[in-house]
Order: sequence, then C-alpha cells, then structure tokens
Amino acid sequence: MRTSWADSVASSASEIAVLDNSSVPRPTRSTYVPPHLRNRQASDAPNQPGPATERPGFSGNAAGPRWSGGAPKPELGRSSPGYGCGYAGAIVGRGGSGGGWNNSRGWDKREREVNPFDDDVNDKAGDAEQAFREQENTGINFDAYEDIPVETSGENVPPPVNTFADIDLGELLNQNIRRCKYVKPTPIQRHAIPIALAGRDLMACAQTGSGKTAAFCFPIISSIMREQYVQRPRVARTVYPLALILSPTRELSCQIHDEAKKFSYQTGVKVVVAYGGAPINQQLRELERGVDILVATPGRLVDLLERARLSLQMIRYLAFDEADRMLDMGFEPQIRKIVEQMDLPNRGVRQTMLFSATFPREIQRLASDFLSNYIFLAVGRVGSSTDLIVQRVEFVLESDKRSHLMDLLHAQRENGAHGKQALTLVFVETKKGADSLENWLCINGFPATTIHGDRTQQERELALRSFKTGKTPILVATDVAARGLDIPHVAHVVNFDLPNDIDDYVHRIGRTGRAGKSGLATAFFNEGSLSLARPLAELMQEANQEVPAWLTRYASRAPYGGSKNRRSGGGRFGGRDFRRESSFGKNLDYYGGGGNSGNSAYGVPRNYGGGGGYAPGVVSAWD
Ligand SMILES: Nc1ncnc2c1ncn2[C@@H]1O[C@H](COP(=O)(O)OP(=O)(O)OP(=O)(O)O)[C@@H](O)[C@H]1O
Repeated sequence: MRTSWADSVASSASEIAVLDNSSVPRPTRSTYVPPHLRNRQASDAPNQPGPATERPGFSGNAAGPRWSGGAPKPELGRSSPGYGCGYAGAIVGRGGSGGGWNNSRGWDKREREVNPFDDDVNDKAGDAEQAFREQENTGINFDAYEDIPVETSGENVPPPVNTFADIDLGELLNQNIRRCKYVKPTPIQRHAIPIALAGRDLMACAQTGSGKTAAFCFPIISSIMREQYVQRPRVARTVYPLALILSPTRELSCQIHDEAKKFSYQTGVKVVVAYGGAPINQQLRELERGVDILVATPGRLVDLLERARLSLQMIRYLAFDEADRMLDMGFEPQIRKIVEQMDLPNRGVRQTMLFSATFPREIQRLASDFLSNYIFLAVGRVGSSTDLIVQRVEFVLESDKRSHLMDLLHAQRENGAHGKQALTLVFVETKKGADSLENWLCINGFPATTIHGDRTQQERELALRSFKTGKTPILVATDVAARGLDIPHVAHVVNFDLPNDIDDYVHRIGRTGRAGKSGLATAFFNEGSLSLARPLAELMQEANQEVPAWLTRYASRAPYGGSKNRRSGGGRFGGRDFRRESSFGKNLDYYGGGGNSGNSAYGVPRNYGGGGGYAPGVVSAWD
C-alpha cells in the first residue's frame, strides 16, 4: 500500500521527539569577551573570529561534524527580536558548542544557534499562531502531486529518487528534514535534488506550493557540508559566501532564509539574509559573523558589492527563486550586472539553478545565458496551476466590486476554522487601491491590513505577521505578495483586480492550495480584463475547473492584445524546454505558440525587450 506523506507524519513526529530529547547537555565554557563588549547583554555580543584552522566542520574529513551524523548539538539560546526575518539576529549568546566553521570571516564555533524548530522561539505572536499551527498537517493530500507528468531534457539526466533516504544528503540535514516533518520528497524534489547534487546546472519549473525551496536548498546545504575545507581570501571586512540565493522580494528572501536556517540547523552551514528597506548595518554585522549561504534581493546585494563588503568570488552555487521574475524587465539589468560584471565565477565554474512555477519562453532564452549545459526540468506543464485550487471567475462590474467582496467575506466568516476566520488574500493592481480597499474593509467591520511597495519595510513585515497569525485575517496586497510567500491557512485568494499577465495570476492564486492542501481562488472579471479572457479560460480548463459559458464567449472574441498573454495552448502538457522548439529565435510568443500548430491559441509576436510584467502605463508594484 502506498503511504502518503500525511500518513507518515505521525510516525515521523514521534521520531523527532526522540531525536530532540537526545540532545547532549549544554556545555559550559568560559569565553573571551573583548573589552568593548563587556557589560553588554550576552545576546548582543558578536563573536570573535578565530584562526582558520579552527574550522571543525570544514576539515575535509567526511567524518567531521558537518557531514557526520554526530549527536545533535544542544539547543541553546533564543532569538532576539530582530528587524525583519523570523530569525534575523539568530546567533545569540556565547559559550555554546556550535558546529560552525571559523576563519577570519567565519562563523565562530562558539556561537550558539537558535533552534528554529522551537515553537517558543518562533511563536512571537503567541497563542494565535500556535493555534493555527496545530491545524497544520491535517487533511493534507500530498499524493495530489503523484500523477503530474514530468519532463526533463538535456544531456545525461541523473535519475530521480523516491525517498530522501535514497539521496545521500548527510545525516545532519536528514535530521532537519525529519524535524520539518517532510516524510517523502515532492516530485520536484525527487527530480531536482539528484540533478543538483550531480553538480548540473538546472532550469526547473514546478507548480506553486510544490516544494521548490527545499529542492534548491537541500543540495546547496548538503554540498557545502561535503566541501573540503575552502580557504577564503582574507580581505578586511569583505565576506566571501559560497552560495547565493536571489529572490525578487524582501519578504520572500526572509522566508527562504528562515527555511534555509531550519534545513541547515546544526550542520555548521551559516545562512544570512540581506534585503532592502532594513538597516544595512545590522545585516553587515550579521555577514561579518560569517556566511556560507547568502539569501538576498538584488538591490541590497549590489549595494553590498559596491561597498566592497561582499565578494562573489567564492560563489560555487547560484540559485534564482522566481527566476522568470528575476529576468523580467524590472530586474534583468541588475541581474546581468551581478552575474556578468561583478566577481562571480563564470558559468560552468559555478553551479547555477533557476526555479519558478512559470517560465516564458523568451525568459528561458535569456536565462540560458547564465547556464552551462543545463538540464531542463518541468513538473506539470510550465505555467500551469495546481488542481488543488478551486478557481472561480465571476463577472463583476467595477462599481460592484466592493459589495461583491463583502458578500464573499460574509460567506467566508461562516466557514472559519476553529472559530477563526480563514485567511483571505485580496489582490489589487495599485498601491493606492490597496490602501483605499483596506480602509473601506476596516470601516465595514472586516479587520484588514495591507502590503505594498509604498509601505515601510517595518509596516510590511508587521502586516504580514498580523495576517499570518490570523489577527488580521484579510490582507489586501499588490503583486509584491504574489510570488513565493508560503502562508499557511490562506483559504481564499480574491483577484479583486485581475493582473495583465496570466503568469501573475498563476502565482497569485498559488498563495492558496499549497503543499497538498486545497484552496479557493475567486476572480472578478469585467471588460477591463478582456485580454486575460483566453489564457484564463484555457488555464482553468487545463486545471479541470468549470469555465463559465460567458467567459468562453469572451475568450473566443477577445483580442490577442498587447499584454502578456503568452500561453501557447497546445494541450495539457505543452510548455517545455525552449531549446526543443524549432521556432526558437523567431521572436514568437511564449512556448513556441505562434504558428507552430493548429492548436496554438496565442501566437502573438511579442517584443519582450519592452514588455515585462506590466502593460504600458502600469507601474510595477514590485520592490
Ligand atoms: N517534502 C515535503 N513534505 C512536506 N511538506 C513539504 C515538502 N516540501 C515542501 N513542503 C512544504 O510545502 C510548502 C510549499 O513549499 P515551497 O514554499 O517551497 O513551495 P514553492 O514550490 O516554492 O511555491 P511557490 O511557487 O509559490 O514559490 C511549504 O510549507 C513547505 O514547508
């Protein structure tokens, strides 16, 4: 009998309890405190770098602490409330036996590592979040991903694995995987991890919420754990990470950082995040304590490089999350600068991995500049949405949108879990529109908050936290919250304003229906969204959703439009490696759509140079 991930979670949980109880007692040891740090709270004190030879986990000895399955280290310390990410400033106190490496830029082995699995540490929000968390892992249908077709192309593709045990990730990482209650790998993980561990460059596409973060984090962490001792240059105040993970938004970078911290707990691999809108000094201090994996947004990364506080010279692993967005018009010049004009090792020398749920053909072409002899991997059709999301589309005039939303929210109140209202994420097109709708909702008795690019980073983080904990169960957002965010209990995504791009729609609705859970997405459609009619109808059909007859009529009449309706049609599993498309290079639209077959619905010549995520006149809501 096949065992689903959900079935196995309970047995895994008991294993984890044993694992965590087996922690060795906290060692006591006196440490040197430099004069300028004396009389400070222990948690404020940065650690002293030691000589490079003190790097226990980087000895190159496979039996060393980084790679061996040594006893879990004591779980010491608490996170100090930092700016931003859950575990920012996560190194606290002194005197513990950390497992980290230690050189002039290294992570002092005496530093203690906050236990990211400790609910007391994470649960700054207290009972509300805890109550929500208790609902997790119930009703999960992980087998939902089993039947999804997988396509790979490229030379000598390493075969997939079926279980985490089939992959030699290292015992310390395996322990963390168990602590995360990941019982079996998702399809993208089954395929991508062996490819990445084999050192291959990778362009990977898999549906929203299907576990891409772990798919790139596990191989990076595992490979760094395996590394021979790497002597990094010693240049005053410059740090030399081994891996760089880039993502388009601050919140997503924080989330990846939090995840990577969990996966790398007690492995000795040090993860640091750098993103704009937060004080740079704090991030610099964190970097100076040592960094193996840097998670960053492009703007702050360039800032750090220009200040010569960071060098990419030692980067072995480069990962782009939301890679198509990173190469879209807003970011491409900055990304090219980082990849081509800084001191990053050339493609072929470094290993490069690109991940997203959507990969327009032209973006694939741009991305190929950064890759060397890469493998293309698609789990499900590129750009498809998951069947786990029930998609509804309703015709709502602009003037009726607010009252219609009110009706939906009233209905939703009835369905709240554990007496709480399920979380609702409402997407609007503009920042002003977000503020105005939030205000109106609050006035009408619906606790709402908002996240968009005009809010300060602190306000954004506060809003997200308030939403996640259920304190403010409605979040009105621009596209800044459309990609990557993994917020449990988002039961309903409302596209109050539809985006111009079907791929943006795919990412937006992907904030629900994650990790095997089901979700609901409602879109308000009117004549202002005509150009989306076709791709929307097609996407819904492909995901086995009921397409209203009126939408089909609009779809058949809709202009091809100048926006980014880049879907080619072409059947259930049509999108694929652009290298296979014979029409490559002819400036045709998305996935070889234009004129390559009778079933190509959207053969629109497209000038990608001028068109990224936004139609003319539409201001980007991104960072
Ligand atoms: N093997 C696994 N077993 C159980 N849960 C998993 C597994 N892998 C990932 N998850 C959980 O699935 C959820 C979604 O994962 P993740 O955020 O990586 O999705 P994603 O594919 O990156 O989505 P998006 O395209 O929206 O960025 C997370 O809560 C994660 O903890």
